[in-house]
Amino acid sequence: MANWSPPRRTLLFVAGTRPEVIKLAPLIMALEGHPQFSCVVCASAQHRDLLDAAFAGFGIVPDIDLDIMRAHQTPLGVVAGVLAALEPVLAHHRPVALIVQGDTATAFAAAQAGAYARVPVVHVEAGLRSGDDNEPFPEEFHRRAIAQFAALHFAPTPSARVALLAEGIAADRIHVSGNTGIDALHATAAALARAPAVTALLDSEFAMLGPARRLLLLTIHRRENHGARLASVIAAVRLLAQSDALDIVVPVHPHPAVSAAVQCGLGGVAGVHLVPPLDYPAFIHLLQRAALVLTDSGGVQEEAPAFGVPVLVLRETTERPEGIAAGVARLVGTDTTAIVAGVRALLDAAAAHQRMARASLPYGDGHAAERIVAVLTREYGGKVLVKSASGGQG
Ligand SMILES: CC(=O)N[C@H]1[C@@H](OP(=O)(O)OP(=O)(O)OC[C@H]2O[C@@H](n3ccc(=O)[nH]c3=O)[C@H](O)[C@@H]2O)O[C@H](CO)[C@@H](O)[C@@H]1O
Repeated sequence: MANWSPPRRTLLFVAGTRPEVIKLAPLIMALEGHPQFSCVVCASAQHRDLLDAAFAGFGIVPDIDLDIMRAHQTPLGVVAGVLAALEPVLAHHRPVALIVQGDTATAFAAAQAGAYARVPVVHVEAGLRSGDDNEPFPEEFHRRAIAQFAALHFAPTPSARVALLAEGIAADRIHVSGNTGIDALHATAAALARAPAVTALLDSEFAMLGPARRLLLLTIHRRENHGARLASVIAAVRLLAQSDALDIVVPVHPHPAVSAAVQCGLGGVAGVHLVPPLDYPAFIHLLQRAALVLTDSGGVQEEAPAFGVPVLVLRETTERPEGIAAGVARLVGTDTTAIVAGVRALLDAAAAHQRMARASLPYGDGHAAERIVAVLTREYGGKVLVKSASGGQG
């Protein structure tokens, strides 16, 4: 009996998109070799290519692939696909908890599937609220719904905790952990700092960027910005590109509504560099070099302040008010004139730029995963059997 140890309990992770992988990877890696848990990682493949690249970047090979992505898919199609495909997975693995992250259709459907199977649902990045169901749609609705299914809520910030309390979630079910995305950011930035050969290679891939020109990094993909708003942002970029002092890099999101409009409106414009979606370390490297970021991404709003890079948010509202309160991010919306004025106000006035370019960590300190592991161990780890002096189990 001396060498007997209880079977490890299964934690089932479900992820469908690039940002879910980036934000779950620190947790999956922190659980590696855990004495009480074994992790089963399930890819829904809501976004096939971006998901595969993100998993590969962290060296994670999913145990299960639901492969649900279809041409012209809708959020409802994704939800239906994940719901149907997860039922046998849950029955087979009988996890002690199902872990989802954020607000995607995959997270929403997986949380619902877990609730039906009576498996406790753990929500990482809980409590983010814009307060507007249309911005972002359907993510805001997913966030609120997942909170109803979840047994345990990891809020990245105190204000996310307050939002959950206001919706009636019991205080003892909420833990403020910090955002695991900041864990991934720290680990990646540290790895880049230790690998000058890698950063030199990345710099050679961006050799078109002039050392004397300032770098403006733009990402845009939100569903509610498709169409007229995207056209308005593109018009602003064309105006900004007239400055010789600026390089504008745009990793183009593969969604057809984005890539077609961006290629058509910005392809061949001098000073604008359209590139495919970047590997996470390459994106982080570029972010560190940027003078300014224009984005409608959630994750990028969290990451840029860590490097003291000011962020102009291409939205009317955000579920991430902490950066704005800290003075390192500003809502600029999608109006052409407002974007151009916002960028020029920062790039043409050193003092204004400096005021926003203070490195700050409003979203986490890089230790979120270890806090989450501690709570998961307490909640779902079961009894720890301690060896007695005689070699038996106490
Ligand atoms: C506005 C909104 O509702 N956003 C949600 C969306 O993510 P979000 O809006 O963050 O999704 P993005 O696709 O912008 O992904 C951002 C992440 O991708 C990285 N990156 C970006 C560009 C690139 O070329 N290469 C690259 O690696 C960034 O460093 C960042 O870590 O789903 C996330 C996961 O549930 C949620 O946390 C967000 O709340």
